[in-house]
Amino acid sequence: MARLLLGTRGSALARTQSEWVANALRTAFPDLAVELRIISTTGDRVLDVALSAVGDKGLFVKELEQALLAGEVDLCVHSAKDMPTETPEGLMLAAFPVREDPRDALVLRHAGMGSDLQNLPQGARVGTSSLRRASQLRYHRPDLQLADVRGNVDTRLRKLAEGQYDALILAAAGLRRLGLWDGTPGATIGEAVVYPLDPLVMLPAVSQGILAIETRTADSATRAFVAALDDPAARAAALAERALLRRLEGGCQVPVAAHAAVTASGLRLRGMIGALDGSALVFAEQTGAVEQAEALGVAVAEALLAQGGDAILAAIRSQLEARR
Ligand SMILES: NCc1[nH]cc(CCC(=O)O)c1CC(=O)O
Repeated sequence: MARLLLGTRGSALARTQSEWVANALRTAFPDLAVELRIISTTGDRVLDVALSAVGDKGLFVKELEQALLAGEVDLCVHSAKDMPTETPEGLMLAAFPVREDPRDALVLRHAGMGSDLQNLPQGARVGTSSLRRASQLRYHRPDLQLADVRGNVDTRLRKLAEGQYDALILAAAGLRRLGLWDGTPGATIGEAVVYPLDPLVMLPAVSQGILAIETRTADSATRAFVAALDDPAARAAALAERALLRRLEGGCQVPVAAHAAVTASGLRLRGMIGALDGSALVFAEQTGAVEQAEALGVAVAEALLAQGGDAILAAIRSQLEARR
């Protein structure tokens, strides 16, 4: 009987996502044994430092990839949004299962504080450490006070309940996978109240809500198992959004957002580049063939650069350079 070792981070969300993949594999292949191996990552050990200060998206990923390359595990399950746009030699993102809710959610400390970005109380204190969320928040609501928040979803919700913030922006996917939210606008988590944000107002992170299953490129046996979980729409979205980010990034963390979806006319990709202070925001949208997802990502990235995104990114890079 074949047995697969699945490497995962130890957070509740990572374990929930990995259990979901393990169970989907067991259902597809009743004779297959799948065991989880918890691997602690640098990202988990430096939870007190703002991620934008640490500056490396690969923090949650590197140790998992080392275990995979060393043959200690056969596959790793990641939030695709945490994955760098380049995959190390010898490894591949072999499957993208069906996407969970891609939106961001506004989580209010208690009821009676509005239901959207537009009607939040003046000057409300909003917790987020994401440059992408901060840029769009400042663009739409320059009066809000933004504050860093780190830690796992449970830690963030505890800090909200303690009154350290009036509101948080969290990925709907994390809340839903953890069973904390069923997608209903205005549903509660303890005293807190959850409202989904319109993706045209708060464009999601590249690959938000998508899982990436990583394997060794040469391991055709494991690749064949995980291929059963691959979803063509999730794959096309991940490829388009990641190609957009790859064309834009050049090494440093940037306020970039993207969301692709399969529609009746093909793959529709929306992208955004925002200034850190919310003073400028460029947006582009194109529809292309599902089979040409990466070309679409590059095309939307180039449209963003041509519309002023290049100047926004140049300003951000010189600001970050000056801080070093
Ligand atoms: N930034 C960390 C992270 N990575 C993936 C998710 C949620 C799950 C997902 O987006 O797939 C989160 C939490 C959040 O942003 O609220």
